[in-house]
Amino acid sequence: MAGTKALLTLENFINGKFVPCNSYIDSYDPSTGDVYCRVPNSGKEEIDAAVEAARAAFPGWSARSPQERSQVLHRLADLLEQSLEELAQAESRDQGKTITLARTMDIPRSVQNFRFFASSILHHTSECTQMDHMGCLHYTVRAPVGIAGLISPWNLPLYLLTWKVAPAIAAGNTVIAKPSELTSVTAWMMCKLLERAGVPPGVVNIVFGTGPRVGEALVSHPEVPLISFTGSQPTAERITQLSAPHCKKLSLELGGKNPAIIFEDANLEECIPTTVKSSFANQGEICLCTSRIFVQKSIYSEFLEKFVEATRMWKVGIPSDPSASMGALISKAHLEKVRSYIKKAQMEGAQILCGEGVDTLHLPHRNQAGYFMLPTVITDIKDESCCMKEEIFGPVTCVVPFDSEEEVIQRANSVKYGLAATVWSSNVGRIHRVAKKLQSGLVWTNCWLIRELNLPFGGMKSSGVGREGAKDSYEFFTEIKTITIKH
Ligand SMILES: NC(=O)C1=CN([C@@H]2O[C@H](COP(=O)(O)OP(=O)(O)OC[C@H]3O[C@@H](n4cnc5c(N)ncnc54)[C@H](O)[C@@H]3O)[C@@H](O)[C@H]2O)C=CC1
Ligand SMILES: N/C(=C\C=C\C(=O)O)C(=O)O
Repeated sequence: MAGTKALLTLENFINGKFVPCNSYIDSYDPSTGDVYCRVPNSGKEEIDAAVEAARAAFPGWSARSPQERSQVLHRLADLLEQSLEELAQAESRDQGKTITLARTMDIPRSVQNFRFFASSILHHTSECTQMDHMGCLHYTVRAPVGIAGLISPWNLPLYLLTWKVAPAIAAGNTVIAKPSELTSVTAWMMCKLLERAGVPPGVVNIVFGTGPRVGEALVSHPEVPLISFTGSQPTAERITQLSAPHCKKLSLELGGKNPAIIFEDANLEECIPTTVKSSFANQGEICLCTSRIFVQKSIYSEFLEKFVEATRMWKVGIPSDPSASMGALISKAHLEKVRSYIKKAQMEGAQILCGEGVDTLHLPHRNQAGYFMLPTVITDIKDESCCMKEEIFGPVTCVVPFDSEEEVIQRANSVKYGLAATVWSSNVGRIHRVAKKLQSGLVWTNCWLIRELNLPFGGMKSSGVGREGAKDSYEFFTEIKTITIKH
């Protein structure tokens, strides 16, 4: 382990200044298992200071025109883009994802989040209705809510943090963000760019630390009327409990147990590589990843053989290897949790076709203690198995056969989650029918993770409450008022 002096030490960012903390948490490099960074272990005191800064900054920031705020967001996007390589290297080291994914997805999308909301904020209109027989005109106005509390997870650190910060400040709120304690580095790097982008002190405050300590202090603060959260369902429950006495506005973007439904008329040449990607991208650590693959019986054997062959080509490597498709999982505890699901499946009599326990993973000597595992395909598994019901959030996917359209819809819907589904078929009528009946906030047909940021993003059932996207985020981050004028 490196000595304390060599460790990267982060600081909170409050009222436009970096502020040290009196206690720190160790943060690990997932590719080696070594501590390489110290993250502030903040609590109520730091939240109180951030609330004071955000409160003081609110009148000035909210009074600016959307055009002025938009320019600031554009400048921040430009600065992030200029630092793309540095941010990608940091994200890959901190999270364990491949440098290629950080370069081509995480950081470009973070830049796009600011550009997108810088533009969309200029195009909202409000409603007006006439009531001539009463001599009245009614119209609506929107205003920013105030101080927004933003809590983000470790899987897509800067990508999901900026997906919340950008719409919140574009709409005129000030924010207090709490990134995951496991992946705080790129948020801290972004703070270094805020002043140059023209973000006034107190508009964006970032307070680091654990969920139970600083996260709960943020959620419980009476002057933070709104919480936007992405993460697990148990944490969402806790946030809901803490928010209830204050009637806070909540946006909860949670997990999934996402089905891929593959009909016999699917184009397997496109379907197989995309389904490998949808199962294992970012080590399977994306809430949208596929983890239940239903394949129509007539093509089941062919699919399985080709899918396992393609999975074996999905190279696990050290995150800095540009040829790697998959890096390390986020933590030792998470790796153990993911492995425990595979063990449970084996005990239930399922077959592991490739990956964990079947194939050998070769790693350089210095990465032997890293949190790596091979992408794993499970079959001969019952729909009732925990591997088919619970979110594993790792590189594990189950493949099972089905007979009919009606049957597969019922089985796909038979879990508590309802976030994202993919449907593969060349029959347009069938695609429409199935997509409509799936209990899922998002349905991708013959593709995966093609995002249109204008349209609603979010899940049904235990996958969340509320939607994010141009109009939805604007509505969430503003309060609406109806005004009646009698003339
Ligand atoms: N987007 C998603 O769907 C995600 C799902 N997960 C799921 O959750 C599982 C556990 O991962 P975790 O990192 O523990 O997720 P988590 O839900 O505990 O963490 C997400 C964020 O919430 C914060 N948090 C935790 N407890 C809190 C509390 N009591 N009050 C306020 N904030 C709190 C964390 O510090 C982090 O910033 C994963 O294995 C995965 O299944 C995890 C991350 C993202
Ligand atoms: N919320 C998550 C992914 C979102 C992706 C997107 O907005 O494109 C997640 O994995 O938690």
